Parts: sequence; structure tokens; C-alpha cells
Amino acid sequence: MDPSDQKLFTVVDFVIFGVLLAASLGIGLYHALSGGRQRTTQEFLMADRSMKCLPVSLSLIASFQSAVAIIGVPAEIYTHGTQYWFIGCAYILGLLIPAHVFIPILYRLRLSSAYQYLELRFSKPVRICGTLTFIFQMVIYMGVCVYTPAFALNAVTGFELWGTVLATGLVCTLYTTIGGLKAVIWTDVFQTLVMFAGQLAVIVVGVQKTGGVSEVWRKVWEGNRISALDLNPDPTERHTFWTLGVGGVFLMLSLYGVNQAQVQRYLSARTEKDAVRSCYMVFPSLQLALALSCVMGLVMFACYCGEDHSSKLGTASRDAMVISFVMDMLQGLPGLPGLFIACLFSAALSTISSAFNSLATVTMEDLIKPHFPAMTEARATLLSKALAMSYGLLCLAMAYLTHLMGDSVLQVALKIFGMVGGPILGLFCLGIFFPWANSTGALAGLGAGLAVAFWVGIGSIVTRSSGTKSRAQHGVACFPTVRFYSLSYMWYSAFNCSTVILIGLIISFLTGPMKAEDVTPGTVYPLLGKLLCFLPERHKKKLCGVTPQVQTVRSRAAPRIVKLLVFPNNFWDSPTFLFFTRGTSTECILVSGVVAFAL
Ligand SMILES: O=C(O)CCCC[C@@H]1SC[C@@H]2NC(=O)N[C@@H]21
Ligand code: NA
Repeated sequence: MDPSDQKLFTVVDFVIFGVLLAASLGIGLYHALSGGRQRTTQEFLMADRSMKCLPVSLSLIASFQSAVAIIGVPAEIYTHGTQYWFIGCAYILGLLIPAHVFIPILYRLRLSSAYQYLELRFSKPVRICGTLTFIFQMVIYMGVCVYTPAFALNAVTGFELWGTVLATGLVCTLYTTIGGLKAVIWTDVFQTLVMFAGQLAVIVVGVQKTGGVSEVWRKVWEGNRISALDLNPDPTERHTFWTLGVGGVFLMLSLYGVNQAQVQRYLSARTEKDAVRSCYMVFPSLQLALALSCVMGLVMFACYCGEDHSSKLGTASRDAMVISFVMDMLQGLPGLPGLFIACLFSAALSTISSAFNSLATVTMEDLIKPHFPAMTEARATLLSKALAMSYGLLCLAMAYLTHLMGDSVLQVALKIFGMVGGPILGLFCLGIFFPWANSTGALAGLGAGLAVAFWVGIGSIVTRSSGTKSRAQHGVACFPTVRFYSLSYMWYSAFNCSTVILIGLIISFLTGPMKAEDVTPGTVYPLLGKLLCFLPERHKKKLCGVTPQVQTVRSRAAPRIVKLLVFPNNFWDSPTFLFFTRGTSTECILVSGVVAFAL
């Protein structure tokens, strides 16, 4: 379909796209001129910790649901079938663990940056390394998010590529810089609704034009695009229930548990209960978002029946093909192409604004403020705005880098999360679940995790095998290393997280494990108490002692049998052990469930 030979966009479409940009700017302006007028970092970066759970939950969705998902998931379903849909199973534990482990710890510490936790639990160098790793991850991810919609549009509609990148980047930088986190959250709410509307429109029109639901179902069934549960345990198998359902949990934890963009939203909630509730509310909306993008891929398959369009659209044709499918469906329906473009850019803007704002926050809180304690509030807020602006410009540069990656955008994004988000998740898990871990171990673990992550990640790109069906397709000999490189990219988060924890513990024990009394109260999760929660209260009380506040350590003689079993004497009286055993029934059930599932 040659863009010039048919009017793709009527005036109505441009108006709708214009309304999206104007509305986003309007919300930014409103929050710049209302409330405290963004005069303090508490307001600019933390929204005065006044947000209710509904806007927070919609904003949590928007942060990691960008044009990559809107375009990449339908392309994935079109090409490989609905196996990817099983990632929805990872949303259960992927949101329950943040709600009951990460949020309580991070919220009660009253942090602004998630990485302040690393200094409280370990040391300042660990915090700096965590912050720099996060910045690296988000800057690259931002580039992919800005580039994806512009590239796809340009490939199909001749939309001026860099003009679109510039327009998106500037609008986003502007409302993020003037309106702060409040503007980012409320534009996220608006943009998430536009995102759902756009995808729904394409599905409704697509089904109607392909002959109705039963016709679509028949075609996708015959085209065997409905994947059965694939329980193949082979870790090099790209998408199976295990890589998506289990590997996906680690991916979700790295995003919804410890990623600053999401943690900042939890911390901006009025109360801890609001933060936990917003995490629960993410679940249905995330399932809806996943369902919409998967169904869109199925409708696209029913419409094209697997014809190959790569001749027309060049290299990453699958991604661009989604846009050409949408334009095929929506042309001649004034306003709908504009709605979908608005949907695409809503997805991009809501993710990029979250990235700008979280990057500005951690740079301010973790890298600048500690060196300039005397900095005035006004100057700090001004500097935060300047940071948001500069990250905006940096992101445009990163968009160009994406130009060179070539992989399907969904795979690029998920690899970034696995390679960089996985080690950060490992760092937090090491601190939260292993009180013996010390900062030397943490630094060594993070270093090892990142080294392994890049070794496997880059290796897979070089050997073009990140979870392919068989090495034979690539004609490379089946040496163990290639098998190592062929690890499915969906295992990167779990693999790298485990590497950090393993190396971290080994180095910690070699350099002298942390003494329980040296662990900052409130920075470890009482895992043991949860595991033993099935014990009757009196046994548990005897075994774990009363569950006092960690600070006041009362010596509790553990029963002889247990004493002899596992721990040296002083451990039973230590704050960590006692702290370990504090816990409510919900969390007990959750943790035993996790352990049972893992076993
Ligand atoms: O859309 C993006 O920008 C990134 C791709 C999806 C990221 C992960 S996949 C699991 C979870 N569900 C989402 O909608 N986003 C995250
Ligand atoms: Na988004």
C-alpha cells in the first residue's frame, strides 16, 4: 500500500492527535499552576505523597505499557501464536510479592528514591551503583520507546520520522518539566484510557471487516495460532509456560517491585494501604492490556492469514506490519486512524514521562543532594526540572541508537529489562531476604550479575540465538557456549537475579557475614516467620519468640531441638531472627505459596 495513493489521514485524524498532545500539555500546565505550583521537590518528585490508589494504579500500568507492547505484542502473536499470553500467569506473583514484600519495606522507610534503601541496608557505594545501573537501563529503554512509534508510522504512512520523534520528545519533556509527578500520573491516567480505546477500536473494526468473531476464530484456529500450554522444560525454548510464567515473575518483580518509576508511584500514595491497593488494582488492567494486544494480533492474523508482507516493509517488518494492518482496517473511517495514532503516542508518552521523572528523581536524590545538603528547596526543584529536560534531550539521542538494533522491539525491551533490571532485582532481594549479606557481597554480586548478563545478552545477539528453536537453523555447531547463549531471553531476569544473590552470598560469607545487630531495622523481610507460619501460635511464639519491634531485642530461649539444628546461639536472640518472625497470616500464606511453587 503506497501511502501517497490514498488519503490516510483526514483533518479529523490530525485534530484527534492534536487533542492528545494538547490535553497532555494542559494537564501539565494545570499542575504547574495549581497546588503548590511545583515549588518543592516533595511536590515535583513525590506529588506531595497525596495520590489516591486509582490514578496510581492506572499510572503504574502506563509506565511499562508503551508503543512497544501496542505494536510488539500483536506482531508476536501474529508470528508465533498466543504462547506469549501465558505471561499473564506471571502477573499474579509478579504483583502479589511487590504488594506484600517490597511496598511495605520501601514505604515504611519513607524513601524518595528506591536506591536509598541500598544505602540503609548496605552502604553508599552500593546505592550509587544501583542508581547508575537504573539510569543506564531507563535511558536505553526510553530510546526504544520514543523510536518505536515514530519508526512504525514512518514505515507505513510516510510520517516524518525525526519530526515525530522530536514532537513526542518535546511535548513530553515540557509537561514533565513543568508539572512534575502529579502531571505525569494524571497524564498517564488519560493516556491509558486513550490506549485502551485505540486498541479496542482496531479490534472491533478488524473483527467486523474479517467477517465476525466466529470467522476470526476459525481462521486463527486453522492457522494454529492458538498455542496450547507448552510445558517443555528446555530453557532455550523461546516461549514456554516456564519461560513466561516463571521467568516472567522475575521480569515483573524487576519492574513492579524495585524499578524507581513504579516505586515512586507507590511512595506517592497517601497511605501504605493505598499503595498496596493500587498494586492489586494493576492486575485486572494489566490483564486487559495484555488481552487487547493479543486479540489484536489474532485479528491481524485472521485478516492476513499469515501472508508475508516483509517484501513491502523491510527488516523489522512484523512491527511495521501492525501499523499497516491498522491503517488497512481504519482507512475511510474518519477519526479512527487519528485515534490509533493517539493511542500509540499515549503509550509512548506515558512511558517516557515516567522515565524522565524517575531519572530526574534518582539523579537528584541519589547523586546530587547527598553532596549538596545545604542546597535550598527552590534551587533543588529548579535543578530537578533541568534534569528532566536534559534526560528528554538525551532520550532523543538514544532513539537513534535504537535505529541500529534491528530486533523486534518487544524482544529488545524485554532483553533490556532482563539484562539490567534482573541484576538490580537481585541486589534488592539479596538485601531484603538475606540479612547476612554485606555491602562487599552486594557490590560483587551486582558486578557479577551485570557481567554475566551482558556476556549472555551480547553473546546471543552475536550468535543470533536468544531462545531459538534449534541451533541448526543458524548452522552453528552445538557447542555448550552456544547453548549457553541460546538461553531464552525470558530467563534473563531470573538468571541474572540468581547470579547476583549467589555471588553476593558467597562473597558476604567469605568477607564475614553481616552481624544481625548491624542490620538497619526495617530493611529485611521476616522470611522465616512466614515460612513457619503454619505452626500453631504457641509453637511459633516458642520457636520465634514474641514478635517485638526489631529495635528492642528480648532474649528468647529457642527450644533446644531447633537450637541444635540450625543456628548458633546468639542468632536466636538477634534482632534479625526476631524481626524475621514478625508477620501476618496473609503474608505467611503468600510466602509458603511461593516456596511451595518454587519447590
Ligand atoms: O511495553 C513496553 O514498553 C515493554 C514491553 C512489556 C514490558 C513488560 S511485559 C510484562 C509487563 N506487562 C506489561 O504490559 N508491561 C510489562
Ligand atoms: Na506507556
